[in-house]
Amino acid sequence: MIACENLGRRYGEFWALRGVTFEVGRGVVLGVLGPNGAGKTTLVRILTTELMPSEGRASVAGFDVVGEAEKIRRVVAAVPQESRPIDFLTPYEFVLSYLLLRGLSLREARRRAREALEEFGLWEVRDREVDTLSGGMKRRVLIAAVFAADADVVFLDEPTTGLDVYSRRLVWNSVAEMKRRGSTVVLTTHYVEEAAALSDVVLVLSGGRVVDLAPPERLVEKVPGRYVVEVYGADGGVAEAKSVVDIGGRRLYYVDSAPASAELTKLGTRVVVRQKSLEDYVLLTVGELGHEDS
Ligand SMILES: Nc1ncnc2c1ncn2[C@@H]1O[C@H](COP(=O)(O)OP(=O)(O)OP(=O)(O)O)[C@@H](O)[C@H]1O
Repeated sequence: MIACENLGRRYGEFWALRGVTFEVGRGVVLGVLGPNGAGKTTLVRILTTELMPSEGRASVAGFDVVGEAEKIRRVVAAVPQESRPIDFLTPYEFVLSYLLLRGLSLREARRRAREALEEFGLWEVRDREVDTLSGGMKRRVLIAAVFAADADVVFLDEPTTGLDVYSRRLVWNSVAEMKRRGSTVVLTTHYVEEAAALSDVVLVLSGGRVVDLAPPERLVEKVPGRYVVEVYGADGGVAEAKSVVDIGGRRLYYVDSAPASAELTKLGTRVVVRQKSLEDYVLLTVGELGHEDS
Protein backbone atom coordinates (compact mmCIF):
# COMPACT_ATOMS: atom_id res chain seq x y z
CA MET A 1 0.00 0.00 0.00
CA ILE A 2 2.94 2.29 0.79
CA ALA A 3 6.37 1.78 -0.74
CA CYS A 4 9.45 3.99 -0.45
CA GLU A 5 12.72 3.38 -2.21
CA ASN A 6 15.79 5.36 -1.27
CA LEU A 7 13.51 8.31 -0.49
CA GLY A 8 15.20 11.58 0.48
CA ARG A 9 14.33 15.23 1.07
CA ARG A 10 16.82 18.05 1.29
CA TYR A 11 16.46 21.61 2.54
CA GLY A 12 19.43 23.42 1.02
CA GLU A 13 22.45 21.36 2.08
CA PHE A 14 20.59 19.66 4.93
CA TRP A 15 19.02 16.24 4.41
CA ALA A 16 15.85 15.99 6.52
CA LEU A 17 15.24 12.46 5.19
CA ARG A 18 17.69 10.16 3.42
CA GLY A 19 17.84 6.61 2.05
CA VAL A 20 14.40 5.69 3.35
CA THR A 21 13.31 2.30 2.00
CA PHE A 22 10.35 0.32 3.33
CA GLU A 23 7.05 -1.22 2.32
CA VAL A 24 3.78 -1.79 4.18
CA GLY A 25 0.64 -3.53 2.95
CA ARG A 26 -3.11 -2.96 3.13
CA GLY A 27 -4.83 -2.85 6.53
CA VAL A 28 -1.57 -2.29 8.39
CA VAL A 29 -1.12 0.30 11.14
CA LEU A 30 2.36 1.76 10.73
CA GLY A 31 3.63 3.64 13.79
CA VAL A 32 6.38 6.16 13.08
CA LEU A 33 8.61 6.94 16.04
CA GLY A 34 11.65 9.17 16.34
CA PRO A 35 13.04 12.14 18.24
CA ASN A 36 12.14 15.74 17.31
CA GLY A 37 13.57 16.50 13.89
CA ALA A 38 13.89 12.79 12.95
CA GLY A 39 11.98 13.36 9.70
CA LYS A 40 8.55 11.92 10.60
CA THR A 41 6.51 14.89 9.37
CA THR A 42 8.70 15.24 6.28
CA LEU A 43 7.94 11.60 5.41
CA VAL A 44 4.19 12.10 5.97
CA ARG A 45 4.18 15.29 3.89
CA ILE A 46 5.88 13.52 0.98
CA LEU A 47 3.47 10.57 1.14
CA THR A 48 0.44 12.89 1.24
CA THR A 49 1.88 14.75 -1.82
CA GLU A 50 2.28 18.02 0.11
CA LEU A 51 6.04 17.99 -0.39
CA MET A 52 8.18 16.78 -3.29
CA PRO A 53 10.99 14.31 -2.59
CA SER A 54 14.52 15.41 -3.55
CA GLU A 55 15.54 11.86 -4.48
CA GLY A 56 14.20 8.32 -4.61
CA ARG A 57 10.64 7.15 -5.16
CA ALA A 58 7.49 6.61 -3.14
CA SER A 59 4.08 5.25 -3.97
CA VAL A 60 0.79 5.20 -2.08
CA ALA A 61 -2.00 2.80 -3.10
CA GLY A 62 0.07 2.01 -6.19
CA PHE A 63 0.31 5.67 -7.32
CA ASP A 64 3.56 7.56 -7.60
CA VAL A 65 3.79 10.57 -5.24
CA VAL A 66 5.25 12.77 -7.98
CA GLY A 67 3.61 11.65 -11.22
CA GLU A 68 0.21 10.62 -9.83
CA ALA A 69 -0.32 13.03 -6.93
CA GLU A 70 -3.93 13.80 -7.94
CA LYS A 71 -4.87 10.11 -7.74
CA ILE A 72 -3.27 9.78 -4.33
CA ARG A 73 -5.25 12.75 -2.98
CA ARG A 74 -8.48 10.90 -3.80
CA VAL A 75 -7.59 7.84 -1.75
CA VAL A 76 -5.86 9.31 1.30
CA ALA A 77 -7.15 11.31 4.25
CA ALA A 78 -4.83 13.14 6.62
CA VAL A 79 -4.79 15.00 9.89
CA PRO A 80 -1.62 17.11 9.63
CA GLN A 81 0.42 18.07 12.69
CA GLU A 82 -1.09 20.96 14.69
CA SER A 83 -3.99 21.36 12.22
CA ARG A 84 -7.31 22.88 13.32
CA PRO A 85 -10.79 22.66 11.74
CA ILE A 86 -12.22 25.82 10.16
CA ASP A 87 -13.22 28.00 13.12
CA PHE A 88 -16.48 29.54 11.94
CA LEU A 89 -18.12 26.22 11.00
CA THR A 90 -19.85 23.88 13.42
CA PRO A 91 -18.48 20.31 13.86
CA TYR A 92 -21.42 18.99 11.83
CA GLU A 93 -20.87 21.48 8.99
CA PHE A 94 -17.14 20.78 8.98
CA VAL A 95 -17.43 16.98 8.77
CA LEU A 96 -20.31 17.19 6.27
CA SER A 97 -18.50 19.59 3.93
CA TYR A 98 -15.29 17.53 4.16
CA LEU A 99 -17.26 14.47 2.99
CA LEU A 100 -19.11 16.36 0.25
CA LEU A 101 -15.81 17.74 -1.08
CA ARG A 102 -14.55 14.17 -1.25
CA GLY A 103 -17.44 13.33 -3.57
CA LEU A 104 -19.95 11.58 -1.28
CA SER A 105 -23.68 12.05 -1.89
CA LEU A 106 -25.51 14.35 0.55
CA ARG A 107 -27.47 11.44 1.99
CA GLU A 108 -24.37 9.32 2.61
CA ALA A 109 -22.37 12.30 3.92
CA ARG A 110 -25.12 13.09 6.46
CA ARG A 111 -25.24 9.49 7.65
CA ARG A 112 -21.48 9.24 8.06
CA ALA A 113 -21.13 12.68 9.67
CA ARG A 114 -23.62 11.71 12.35
CA GLU A 115 -21.98 8.33 12.95
CA ALA A 116 -18.49 9.87 13.24
CA LEU A 117 -19.57 12.72 15.53
CA GLU A 118 -21.28 10.20 17.80
CA GLU A 119 -18.19 7.95 17.75
CA PHE A 120 -16.00 10.88 18.87
CA GLY A 121 -18.41 12.13 21.57
CA LEU A 122 -19.19 15.30 19.58
CA TRP A 123 -22.85 14.84 18.72
CA GLU A 124 -24.00 17.04 21.63
CA VAL A 125 -21.83 19.94 20.40
CA ARG A 126 -22.47 19.41 16.69
CA ASP A 127 -24.16 22.81 16.24
CA ARG A 128 -21.69 24.94 18.23
CA GLU A 129 -19.11 27.00 16.39
CA VAL A 130 -15.76 25.20 16.35
CA ASP A 131 -14.21 28.43 17.67
CA THR A 132 -16.01 27.91 21.00
CA LEU A 133 -14.75 24.33 21.53
CA SER A 134 -11.73 23.25 23.58
CA GLY A 135 -8.43 22.41 21.83
CA GLY A 136 -8.99 18.68 22.41
CA MET A 137 -12.51 18.84 20.95
CA LYS A 138 -11.24 20.69 17.86
CA ARG A 139 -8.70 17.93 17.35
CA ARG A 140 -11.45 15.32 17.67
CA VAL A 141 -13.51 17.13 15.01
CA LEU A 142 -10.64 16.76 12.53
CA ILE A 143 -10.08 13.10 13.32
CA ALA A 144 -13.85 12.48 13.11
CA ALA A 145 -13.87 13.93 9.57
CA VAL A 146 -11.00 11.69 8.49
CA PHE A 147 -12.62 8.70 10.20
CA ALA A 148 -15.90 9.37 8.35
CA ALA A 149 -14.09 9.56 4.99
CA ASP A 150 -13.19 5.84 5.20
CA ALA A 151 -10.10 6.42 3.02
CA ASP A 152 -7.78 3.66 1.79
CA VAL A 153 -4.81 5.27 3.52
CA VAL A 154 -5.05 7.50 6.58
CA PHE A 155 -2.23 9.70 7.90
CA LEU A 156 -2.42 10.88 11.51
CA ASP A 157 0.51 13.13 12.45
CA GLU A 158 0.69 13.23 16.26
CA PRO A 159 -3.11 12.93 16.57
CA THR A 160 -3.23 12.61 20.35
CA THR A 161 -0.82 15.37 21.38
CA GLY A 162 -2.56 17.48 24.02
CA LEU A 163 -5.56 15.17 24.33
CA ASP A 164 -6.88 13.95 27.68
CA VAL A 165 -7.07 10.24 28.49
CA TYR A 166 -10.71 9.92 27.35
CA SER A 167 -10.09 11.65 23.99
CA ARG A 168 -6.92 9.65 23.46
CA ARG A 169 -8.87 6.42 23.96
CA LEU A 170 -11.47 7.57 21.42
CA VAL A 171 -8.68 8.10 18.89
CA TRP A 172 -7.13 4.72 19.72
CA ASN A 173 -10.52 3.01 19.19
CA SER A 174 -10.97 4.81 15.88
CA VAL A 175 -7.55 3.67 14.63
CA ALA A 176 -8.50 0.08 15.48
CA GLU A 177 -11.80 0.56 13.63
CA MET A 178 -10.10 2.07 10.55
CA LYS A 179 -7.80 -0.95 10.45
CA ARG A 180 -10.77 -3.31 10.82
CA ARG A 181 -12.37 -1.64 7.78
CA GLY A 182 -9.18 -2.33 5.80
CA SER A 183 -7.55 1.12 5.80
CA THR A 184 -3.79 1.44 6.08
CA VAL A 185 -3.00 3.89 8.87
CA VAL A 186 0.23 5.83 9.28
CA LEU A 187 0.51 7.22 12.79
CA THR A 188 3.35 9.42 13.99
CA THR A 189 3.57 9.83 17.73
CA HIS A 190 5.83 10.69 20.63
CA TYR A 191 3.86 8.39 22.91
CA VAL A 192 5.70 5.10 22.80
CA GLU A 193 2.91 3.21 24.57
CA GLU A 194 0.53 4.46 21.88
CA ALA A 195 2.77 3.13 19.10
CA ALA A 196 3.13 -0.17 20.98
CA ALA A 197 -0.62 -0.55 21.51
CA LEU A 198 -1.76 0.38 17.99
CA SER A 199 0.97 -0.47 15.50
CA ASP A 200 1.41 -3.68 13.56
CA VAL A 201 4.78 -2.37 12.44
CA VAL A 202 6.92 0.44 13.84
CA LEU A 203 9.22 2.55 11.67
CA VAL A 204 11.94 4.09 13.80
CA LEU A 205 13.57 7.19 12.32
CA SER A 206 16.51 9.16 13.62
CA GLY A 207 18.38 11.97 11.90
CA GLY A 208 16.35 11.38 8.73
CA ARG A 209 17.43 7.72 8.48
CA VAL A 210 15.59 4.46 9.11
CA VAL A 211 16.86 2.88 12.32
CA ASP A 212 14.49 -0.09 12.25
CA LEU A 213 11.21 -1.38 10.83
CA ALA A 214 9.61 -4.23 12.74
CA PRO A 215 6.56 -5.23 14.79
CA PRO A 216 6.73 -3.64 18.27
CA GLU A 217 7.27 -6.99 19.99
CA ARG A 218 10.30 -7.72 17.76
CA LEU A 219 11.79 -4.37 18.75
CA VAL A 220 11.23 -5.13 22.44
CA GLU A 221 13.04 -8.46 21.99
CA LYS A 222 16.15 -6.49 20.98
CA VAL A 223 16.34 -4.93 24.45
CA PRO A 224 18.92 -6.87 26.53
CA GLY A 225 17.70 -8.81 29.60
CA ARG A 226 14.11 -9.49 30.66
CA TYR A 227 13.41 -6.99 33.39
CA VAL A 228 14.17 -3.36 34.05
CA VAL A 229 15.17 -2.14 37.50
CA GLU A 230 14.46 1.58 37.73
CA VAL A 231 16.27 3.33 40.54
CA TYR A 232 15.47 6.90 41.58
CA GLY A 233 18.13 8.90 43.41
CA ALA A 234 21.54 7.59 44.62
CA ASP A 235 22.14 3.88 44.16
CA GLY A 236 24.71 1.20 44.82
CA GLY A 237 24.52 -0.41 41.37
CA VAL A 238 23.26 -3.73 40.01
CA ALA A 239 26.25 -5.99 39.35
CA GLU A 240 24.74 -8.29 36.71
CA ALA A 241 23.12 -5.59 34.56
CA LYS A 242 23.40 -6.15 30.79
CA SER A 243 22.93 -2.50 30.04
CA VAL A 244 22.51 0.74 32.01
CA VAL A 245 20.77 3.96 30.97
CA ASP A 246 20.65 7.27 32.86
CA ILE A 247 17.70 9.60 32.33
CA GLY A 248 17.30 12.61 34.56
CA GLY A 249 17.40 11.40 38.14
CA ARG A 250 16.60 7.83 37.10
CA ARG A 251 18.96 4.96 36.34
CA LEU A 252 17.67 1.93 34.43
CA TYR A 253 19.34 -1.48 34.74
CA TYR A 254 18.48 -4.18 32.20
CA VAL A 255 18.73 -7.56 33.90
CA ASP A 256 17.86 -11.22 33.22
CA SER A 257 16.28 -11.92 36.59
CA ALA A 258 14.60 -9.58 39.03
CA PRO A 259 16.79 -8.89 42.11
CA ALA A 260 15.54 -10.24 45.46
CA SER A 261 13.62 -7.68 47.53
CA ALA A 262 16.42 -7.53 50.17
CA GLU A 263 18.81 -6.46 47.42
CA LEU A 264 16.30 -3.90 46.09
CA THR A 265 16.04 -2.07 49.40
CA LYS A 266 19.82 -1.46 49.31
CA LEU A 267 19.60 0.05 45.83
CA GLY A 268 18.11 3.49 46.36
CA THR A 269 15.31 5.61 47.74
CA ARG A 270 12.73 4.39 45.24
CA VAL A 271 13.04 1.26 43.11
CA VAL A 272 10.63 -0.14 40.52
CA VAL A 273 11.05 -3.50 38.81
CA ARG A 274 9.08 -3.96 35.57
CA GLN A 275 8.99 -5.88 32.32
CA LYS A 276 10.96 -4.37 29.44
CA SER A 277 8.88 -2.41 26.91
CA LEU A 278 9.07 -0.55 23.60
CA GLU A 279 10.08 2.56 25.55
CA ASP A 280 13.27 0.75 26.59
CA TYR A 281 14.05 -0.04 22.95
CA VAL A 282 13.67 3.66 22.12
CA LEU A 283 15.81 4.77 25.06
CA LEU A 284 18.59 2.36 24.14
CA THR A 285 18.59 3.01 20.37
CA VAL A 286 17.62 6.62 19.74
CA GLY A 287 17.61 8.19 23.21
CA GLU A 288 14.60 9.97 24.63
CA LEU A 289 11.82 10.93 22.21
CA GLY A 290 11.13 14.62 22.29
CA HIS A 291 14.85 15.47 22.02
CA GLU A 292 16.23 17.06 18.85
CA ASP A 293 18.60 14.76 16.95
CA SER A 294 22.15 15.97 16.88
N1 LIG B 1 10.81 23.95 5.56
C1 LIG B 1 11.93 23.56 6.14
N2 LIG B 1 13.11 24.20 5.91
C2 LIG B 1 14.25 23.78 6.48
N3 LIG B 1 14.35 22.72 7.31
C3 LIG B 1 13.22 22.04 7.57
C4 LIG B 1 11.96 22.43 7.01
N4 LIG B 1 11.01 21.55 7.45
C5 LIG B 1 11.64 20.68 8.26
N5 LIG B 1 12.97 20.96 8.33
C6 LIG B 1 13.98 20.24 9.11
O1 LIG B 1 13.93 18.88 8.73
C7 LIG B 1 14.16 18.04 9.87
C8 LIG B 1 13.02 17.05 9.99
O2 LIG B 1 11.85 17.75 10.38
P1 LIG B 1 10.47 17.00 10.64
O3 LIG B 1 9.44 18.05 10.93
O4 LIG B 1 10.21 16.06 9.53
O5 LIG B 1 10.81 16.17 11.95
P2 LIG B 1 9.82 15.38 12.93
O6 LIG B 1 10.42 14.04 13.16
O7 LIG B 1 8.43 15.41 12.41
O8 LIG B 1 9.95 16.26 14.24
P3 LIG B 1 8.88 16.55 15.43
O9 LIG B 1 8.85 15.30 16.26
O10 LIG B 1 9.52 17.68 16.17
O11 LIG B 1 7.56 16.90 14.81
C9 LIG B 1 14.31 18.97 11.08
O12 LIG B 1 15.68 19.15 11.36
C10 LIG B 1 13.68 20.26 10.61
O13 LIG B 1 14.27 21.38 11.22
